[in-house]
Amino acid sequence: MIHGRLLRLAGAVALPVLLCAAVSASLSVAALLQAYATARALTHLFAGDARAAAGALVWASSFTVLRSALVWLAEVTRARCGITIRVRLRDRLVAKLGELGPSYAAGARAGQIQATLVAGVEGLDAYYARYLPQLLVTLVVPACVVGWLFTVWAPAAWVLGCAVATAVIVPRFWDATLLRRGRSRWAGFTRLGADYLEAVQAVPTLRIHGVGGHVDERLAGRARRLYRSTMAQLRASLVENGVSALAIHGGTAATVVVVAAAATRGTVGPADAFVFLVCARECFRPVNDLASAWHAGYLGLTAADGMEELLTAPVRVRDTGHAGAPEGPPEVRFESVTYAYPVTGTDQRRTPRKPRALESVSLVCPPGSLVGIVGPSGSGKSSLVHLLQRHDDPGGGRVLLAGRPLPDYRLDALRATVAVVHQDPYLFHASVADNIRLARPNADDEEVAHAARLAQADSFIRALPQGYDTVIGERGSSLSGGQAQRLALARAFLTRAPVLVLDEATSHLDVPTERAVGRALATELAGRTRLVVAHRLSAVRDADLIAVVVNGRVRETGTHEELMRRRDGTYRMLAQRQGPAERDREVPA
Ligand SMILES: Nc1ncnc2c1ncn2[C@@H]1O[C@H](COP(=O)(O)OP(=O)(O)OP(=O)(O)O)[C@@H](O)[C@H]1O
Repeated sequence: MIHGRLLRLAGAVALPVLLCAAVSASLSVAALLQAYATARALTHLFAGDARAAAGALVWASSFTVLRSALVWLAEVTRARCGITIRVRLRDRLVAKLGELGPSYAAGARAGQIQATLVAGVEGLDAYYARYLPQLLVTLVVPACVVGWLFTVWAPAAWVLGCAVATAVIVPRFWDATLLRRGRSRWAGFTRLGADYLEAVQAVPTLRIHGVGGHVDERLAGRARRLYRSTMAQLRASLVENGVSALAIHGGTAATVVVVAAAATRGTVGPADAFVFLVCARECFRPVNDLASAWHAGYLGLTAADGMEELLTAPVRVRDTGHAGAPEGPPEVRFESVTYAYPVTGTDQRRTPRKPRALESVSLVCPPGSLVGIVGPSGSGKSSLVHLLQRHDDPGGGRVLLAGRPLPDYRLDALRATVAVVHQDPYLFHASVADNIRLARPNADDEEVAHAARLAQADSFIRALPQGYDTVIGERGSSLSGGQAQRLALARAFLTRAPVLVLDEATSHLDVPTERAVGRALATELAGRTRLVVAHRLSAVRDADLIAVVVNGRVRETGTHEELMRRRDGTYRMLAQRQGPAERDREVPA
């Protein structure tokens, strides 16, 4: 019921939790005062004192009104605190995801992360806004009331105290079972969510291979398993509910019997008997409310594992640097860089040794130069970009920007310095203009259009139904691969980042368009340090320096002409292989 990690996390939402607890406690106190005033009214009536009874009834009515107002206040406070709690928790989780970077997201399933962020946080809202405040009230209010009742008549107070303790403690024996089943249900729920998300994203692939039916069956199987684990959890929950209700009603009945018997024998007076009878009910009210808050809140408890995993995942790159963005186009330097991707999860058992993506790579890109990086697939080209963006730090050697090692820079300064366009850029469900403006939201229309012209995107954008205002769908679903790449290029060109990196960013373009982008890169964007990673040598032919990467090492460097002159060079071999293919791709202007 009290999860250590969730309690620590409650530090982030301590004030809303305490506010909810304060309102719930006031509600309990108002209920007790109302009960006490009612007991006094009954006592006076029993004694035949109508005036005093009327006075007590006025008090009871006032407390009833106060209680109704507090019920309303408690609901509003819980709803408001719930929103604050959800926002703070989500901010914290999203900030952590940002710190973890793409390496973590690549190793995890998007659907599971989404379930943790959406359903898990929704569940925790009830845990923090209802359950924890109610737990505080349950620990304090009945104890105080029973303590006071000891001063009225100890034997009945003993019975009531034992009954309340039983109602709080006995259902706890089911907590472990409930939590175990809840966790297994949550794991099934997140797996199913991840499977559905994957299936929706993979519809075209599933259709092509005609395996939609097979995936349907797998999803149906998972849904059946989730149904079974939900029912198992429900059964445990009903047993716990039953035990809790039995203890509450049995305790109330036992107190009534003891007090009634004592009143009949004349051991207690009618005034004390009434006090006991109405207070017994109010003692059990917080326990009853705790039981319902527990059922609302423990969904979040079962989601705590996913959050814990996310929040405790080690951050590979810490933002400890102090340097701001460098002035002017900087030099980019890789000094004896060695790098292996972290091996995660099940892969860890299968691959205890980390294979190296880069092995002692040294490469200097002078300030304002255009450097091409080519090589076979899987040779390590994108890994250089990965390290330049500081998604991770190299195992050996250093990456330097303007003569400073990357860890010296603040991460925001580094991100503002290096703009990267990947092969499959992410485009948002927004207008073309908003997608281009992503990194410079205050750029004016002419700047956006200029960036689009440099990226050879302006003419196709103007041909769209609403031109720059056309909404392009999630992941640019209404665009071709080449059009999406050109929008992403325009987005990067629009930034003022002094380092531009194109990682296979023109691979979907035909050769004339790729050349036009190359010309813009060589002329209009010449004031920046530019790195172009490509398979096709045509994309880097005009570079000031070309580095050929093979098996994680820089095999040769030089200009196109110098490299072509090397008889047995890798570059020349790649050029010979690609030559006819590249000519075939060319489209007459
Ligand atoms: N996220 C990752 N986790 C683990 N290994 C990775 C990851 N990304 C790349 N690798 C591995 O690192 C090596 C170099 O990959 P990299 O992407 O740098 O090659 P590349 O030259 O850019 O390939 P391509 O031209 O096909 O894009 C490959 O063996 C690849 O399997």
